[in-house]
Amino acid sequence: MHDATLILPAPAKLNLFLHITGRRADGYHELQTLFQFLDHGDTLGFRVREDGEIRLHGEIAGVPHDSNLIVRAARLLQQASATPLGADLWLDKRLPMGGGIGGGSSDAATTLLGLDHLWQLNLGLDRLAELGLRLGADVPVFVRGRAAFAEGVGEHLTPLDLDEPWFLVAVPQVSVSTAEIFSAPELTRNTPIIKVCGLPEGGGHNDCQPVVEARYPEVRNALNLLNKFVHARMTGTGACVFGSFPNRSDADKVSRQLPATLPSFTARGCNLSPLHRVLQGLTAEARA
Ligand SMILES: C[C@@](CO)(OP(=O)(O)O)[C@H](O)COP(=O)(O)OP(=O)(O)OC[C@H]1O[C@@H](n2ccc(N)nc2=O)[C@H](O)[C@@H]1O
Ligand SMILES: Nc1ncnc2c1ncn2[C@@H]1O[C@H](COP(=O)(O)OP(=O)(O)O)[C@@H](O)[C@H]1O
Repeated sequence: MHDATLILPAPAKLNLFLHITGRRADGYHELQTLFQFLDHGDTLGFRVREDGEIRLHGEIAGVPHDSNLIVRAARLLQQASATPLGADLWLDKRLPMGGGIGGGSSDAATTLLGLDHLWQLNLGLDRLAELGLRLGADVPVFVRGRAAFAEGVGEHLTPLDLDEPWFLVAVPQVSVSTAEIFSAPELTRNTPIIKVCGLPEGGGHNDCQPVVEARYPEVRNALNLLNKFVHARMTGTGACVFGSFPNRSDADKVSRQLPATLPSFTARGCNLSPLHRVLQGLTAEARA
């Protein structure tokens, strides 16, 4: 990481609610979901290479180099822009994998934006979001960097200004496969469609939660534990569960009362992604 010339955050997200409203002919599910970012996440380092190679240093266990979404995002951007440049990349992984807090998708989005900046491509957010969608349904919201109501498979985004509470996120020690939950026969796929002006009071619900709770006792236990203190919900297809608090100390207090078997972290909800806050700073510096 110390050889990097650019260091950027890859924040987590929460799905404050997740409604499944239908299923497309290709098997993908139509969703309505509310995304907000957290000021907690992975960190990526970047350095341009003149030889065109893409090299990620420090692999994550279980994810081969060439399958890592960081490497795939870098190669996709290389192809799309026909740049002769490459990059060395470093990843400081803090986000649990398969946690429903979007770590892989956020790493991919930070890679697209970081390399667009370093390679001086100026492709623009629309094009980068379109490339991001090829890597995963959650990548576009991280590319655009605004809390949003999302529809379709997650690519139709309406940016929103939401309250920015503190969240306690508990991390059950299990990885939930998104594909497994979406293919579950018992998953309900008929929540009525809502309008962005009619967002549910009190937070809405997550259609994946009952499926995951029934299949993963670790998630069920985490919800039971957190529900003793706050209205607990699951994010994405799990495994992480969360509750919101008006301030940090209330969130920290509950975090300290959870058993050691259930790790957790506290973080502020953000309507502007921490990644975009840093990029805006770089643009302002370049103008000055
Ligand atoms: C459910 C959500 C909500 O934020 O979150 P996560 O729990 O994964 O973070 C996402 O839409 C997930 O997005 P992402 O994790 O990028 O999923 P992808 O890699 O695109 O898809 C993984 C698999 O899940 C199924 N899938 C995914 C999205 C969707 N709208 N319908 C689906 O049926 C497909 O079988 C697909 O092969
Ligand atoms: N850079 C990456 N970080 C995390 N996971 C990655 C990455 N690249 C590829 N993956 C794969 O994507 C899967 C989903 O990861 P992640 O985005 O963290 O979970 P979720 O979609 O549940 O939030 C992982 O289990 C892993 O196999």
